[in-house]
Amino acid sequence: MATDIPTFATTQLSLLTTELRAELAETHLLTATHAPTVLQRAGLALLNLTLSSQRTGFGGKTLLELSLDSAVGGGELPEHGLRTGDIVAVAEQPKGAERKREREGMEKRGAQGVVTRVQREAVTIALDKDDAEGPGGNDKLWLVKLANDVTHKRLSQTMTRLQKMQSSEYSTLTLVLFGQSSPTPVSEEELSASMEWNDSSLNDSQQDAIRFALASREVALIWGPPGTGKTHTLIELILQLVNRGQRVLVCGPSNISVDNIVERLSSHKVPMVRLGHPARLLPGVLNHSLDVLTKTSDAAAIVTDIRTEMDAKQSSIRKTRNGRERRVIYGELRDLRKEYRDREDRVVTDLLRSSKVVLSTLHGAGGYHLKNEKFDVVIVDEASQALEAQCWISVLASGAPKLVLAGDHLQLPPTIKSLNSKKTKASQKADKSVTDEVAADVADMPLQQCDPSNGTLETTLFDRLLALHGNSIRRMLTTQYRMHEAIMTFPSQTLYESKLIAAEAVKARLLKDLPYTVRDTDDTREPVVFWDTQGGDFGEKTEDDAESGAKGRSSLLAESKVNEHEAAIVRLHVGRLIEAGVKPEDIAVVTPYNGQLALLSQLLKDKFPGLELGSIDGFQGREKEAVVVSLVRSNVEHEVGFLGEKRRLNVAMTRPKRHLCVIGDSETVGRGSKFLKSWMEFLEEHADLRYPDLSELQGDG
Ligand SMILES: Nc1ncnc2c1ncn2[C@@H]1O[C@H](COP(=O)(O)OP(=O)(O)OP(=O)(O)O)[C@@H](O)[C@H]1O
Repeated sequence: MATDIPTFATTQLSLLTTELRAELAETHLLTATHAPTVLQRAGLALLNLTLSSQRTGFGGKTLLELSLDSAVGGGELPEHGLRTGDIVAVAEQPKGAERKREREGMEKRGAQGVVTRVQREAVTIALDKDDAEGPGGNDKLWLVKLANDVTHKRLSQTMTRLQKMQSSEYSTLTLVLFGQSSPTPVSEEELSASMEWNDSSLNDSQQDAIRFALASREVALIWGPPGTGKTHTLIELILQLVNRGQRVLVCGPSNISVDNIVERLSSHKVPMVRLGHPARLLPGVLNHSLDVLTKTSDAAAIVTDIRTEMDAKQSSIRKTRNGRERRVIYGELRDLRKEYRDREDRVVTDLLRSSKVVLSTLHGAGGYHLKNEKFDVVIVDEASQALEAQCWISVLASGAPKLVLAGDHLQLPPTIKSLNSKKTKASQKADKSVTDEVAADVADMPLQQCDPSNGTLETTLFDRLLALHGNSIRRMLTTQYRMHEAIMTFPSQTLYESKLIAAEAVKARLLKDLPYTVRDTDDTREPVVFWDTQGGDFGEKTEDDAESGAKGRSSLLAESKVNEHEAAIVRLHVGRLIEAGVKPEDIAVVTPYNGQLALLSQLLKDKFPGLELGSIDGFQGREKEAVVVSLVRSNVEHEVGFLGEKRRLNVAMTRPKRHLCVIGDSETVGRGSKFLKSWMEFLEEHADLRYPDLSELQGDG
């Protein structure tokens, strides 16, 4: 059914505003009402930091590297949810009685910046203001994640543009994306045309997807289930497009998703440029960065010449006492600066023009660099992780008549705060106290009742197009190169139409076959193990947040659950794998609950250095030889909370290569949903079943 474009855009605008409010409310509420330690546990803050180095980064920004204070033992940072690109405030850590007052002022007083690098032992922040001083070297510091309204502004500008567009301005692509035109059918002839592949290893489903994307006129979806080589396929598609003389804009929701493509494309000698702040790019990608190229390419020499001249003039001002002479030099400097900017603009434009492939985040595509650029195709990787409005930034900026989306709508969509936050009085209060500028911005926007038929934020463009045009616009990649066949079977049958095939090289790989010595044990020869904790001895607990009490808590903290006995099984199982010779670095433990994650970290981090622990959501896109999943939920009410989301379970169960160990209460979990029921049944029938013995667990120190 066709969608009315202005109505759709209006709905999106109001949903985005609600989302911004929820995000601001949550951050404000949390930072205002919770102790720093609680914020740290929720993954929103890091405490006890010191400044380990300070330097000037690209664009003259001050970079602060923060690591754990040696007074608290230094070493690895605790688990946290900070990611490159997050906006944070850094300030002196509040002490004792000052705490509450200090926290409330954090956003105003602390220096603000962007996280540019996250390492095990340090986080690097680029301060926002060029001349920002930042904290002193001796201070004990903490940092807190802030709401990001910069992102919001660009999203709402894009949707406003779509809302105000005259119908005569709609491109055929836009009409197809809203179901007002049908996609041009692709002929069999085009699909079977002979091709010269750059990559001879492509499997049939990958080749089909590329042929289809090349032949499609307006839109093509490449559906890539876990481990099926989505990015691999996109690289070949990009090369094929460039060979056909087409100009391509390639985007992804995160810097890492884009860098991943730049890295793989760079061995192919395609003229390409990566937009984006160099401080946020992977080091290996920098020599394709527009900012860096502007300073280092041949053309950049003419810019550098002027820079030298300007520097000379500047120092001559300092030497001159004569007012008239000074004025003359100032005048010359002004002209030089203008000339400098003009030349730099030309260098940038030339670099962009000569690039057949331009890569940026979806957000970055909305910057001024692409204002006058035209592309033939826009490709979005990890499209099911992007908000629809984000995709529109790249569609409108590219002016391209054709869109290719790659993704998997059965893994987790982007996180939407406004869906989760039940408004409490406290959060409404926090809502009102948002900074004036943002508040004014929010107040300007229409907020009305949304008709769900006009879309929700959670519905990604990928989802919506599948619903709109069905399978005729998609091709699925079906050979997966990650999981043992037994690990793949359940997700394949229940989510991927039984179409997944395990590649020869991976289908029978077990831990005992790892390329280093691993003993053959009951655990290392099993691809799927299920520790069933049913029986009522493994009850969950709701995380006791003593400091703030239950009332003012945000959904994030309120939902936190722990299951101590399950944690003990995790320790037992991980211990056995390591004892058999599996390296801790090859094992990950994931769980849906932050509370459980904190408990597991306490229990396992020191005991098994190198072991990776994380939330399921944070592990999307990753893989490990062995993955242990602690499901946590175990209660007489059979409540499963957000385990009910099958896309989250899908992510959890499709991370391992050789060994999946699930720990959960089949009685509680099995009643959570149809999907959970069939998963529990599958595990009971096909996994190596274990029933834990409490006394044994308690004995295990
Ligand atoms: N045709 C192929 N032949 C052999 N190996 C392949 C092929 N296609 C992909 N792979 C391998 O499969 C793995 C996953 O590929 P890639 O990273 O491109 O997948 P992806 O779909 O982007 O990842 P994810 O599943 O995390 O989304 C890589 O190790 C890649 O080398």
